[in-house]
Amino acid sequence: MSINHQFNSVVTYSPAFTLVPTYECFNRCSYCNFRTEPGQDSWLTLSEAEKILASLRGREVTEILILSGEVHPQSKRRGDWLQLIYDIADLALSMGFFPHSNVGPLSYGEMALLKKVNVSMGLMLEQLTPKLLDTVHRQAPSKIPKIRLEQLEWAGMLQIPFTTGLLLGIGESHFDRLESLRAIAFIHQKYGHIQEVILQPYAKGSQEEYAQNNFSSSEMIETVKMAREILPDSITIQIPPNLIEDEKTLIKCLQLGVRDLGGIVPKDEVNPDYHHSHIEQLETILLNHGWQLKPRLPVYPQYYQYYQGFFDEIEFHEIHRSLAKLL
Ligand SMILES: O=c1nc2n(C[C@H](O)[C@H](O)[C@H](O)CO)c3cc(O)ccc3cc-2c(=O)[nH]1
Ligand SMILES: C[C@H]1O[C@@H](n2cnc3c(N)ncnc32)[C@H](O)[C@@H]1O
Ligand code: MET
Ligand code: SF4
Repeated sequence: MSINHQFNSVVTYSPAFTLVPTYECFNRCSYCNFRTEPGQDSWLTLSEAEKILASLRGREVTEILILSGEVHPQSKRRGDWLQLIYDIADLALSMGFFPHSNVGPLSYGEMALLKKVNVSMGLMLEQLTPKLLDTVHRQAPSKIPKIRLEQLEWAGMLQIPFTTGLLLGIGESHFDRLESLRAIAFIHQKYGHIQEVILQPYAKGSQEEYAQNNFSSSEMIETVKMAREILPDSITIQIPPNLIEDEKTLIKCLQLGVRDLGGIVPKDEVNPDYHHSHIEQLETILLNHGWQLKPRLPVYPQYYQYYQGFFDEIEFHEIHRSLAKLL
């Protein structure tokens, strides 16, 4: 294979750190390696969060990914849970970080509230087909496709720069993937707020019930191809490099249109059995194939305008310049 040393192809990532308000979750997605039973996990306290955030200063971390297990909407603890997420994001902002929350479905009011302290937010569509409600999502009311589509719709109405995506290899067919991608493209046409779509291959972990084989490389490549055909160019396609089987598949995905590798974090909380390579290692692999790895913020440049006059203390362009200096 000829190696292109022109470095005209750029692939981005977000230097991130994950904070988990709680692992407890009232859903039981059978592929999940993250959740604990409700009531069995102590919640992250603000002072613990502050200590962690302080230790990240001076390291190349810009995004704080707030990833959480979920408290039932009707539970009397729901308010405390939401307040904790709000406070963690607010603290992260005040310490100069950029929060991105992905905490499951929210009411319209909850979403509007969290918008105030997040530069972008996310919720995976997973898959549109309701047949998964009989299998992996049998005990996961948060994964009802209509609810998740409505979340994407509300995020659009609220003009929240949004990350969504598909979870692949959980029992869906090729046609199901096609339908899921079409639904995302359709909502984006209406509101223009979907900044990226994650193609997240199911990866087997040590704590789950599902325990199927990992999503295959050839299906991953097929799915990238299909996503690039269906989604408009303004939506970036992201894949997680730690869940991609080998270097060859990673490069093939880039050739087919993937342009982002997501949050590169010290510990992948969702897939704790799959560590990310060090940035330098990843950089070298990519450079060998003619790809330049560049950091980005958790909000894409085309959405900076959504926040004009919104965050007094944060100057996006200033931070963007300092990111550019890292190169
Ligand atoms: O490190 C991870 N980051 C995950 N992220 C963060 C992502 O990689 C990016 O850092 C953010 O989307 C910012 O662009 C997610 C964000 C979402 O909104 C929805 C799902 C995910 C899933 C993961 C994940 O499994 N691991
Ligand atoms: C935060 C996101 O992580 C994804 N997720 C949950 N469990 C797994 C797994 N075993 N492998 C890959 N992705 C997973 C889901 O898509 C969820 O929405
Ligand atoms: N519980 C949320 C979801 O599934 C986010 C974390 S999943 C490990 O959408
Ligand atoms: S994937 Fe998210 S919603 Fe499902 S059980 Fe795990 S933490 Fe809960």
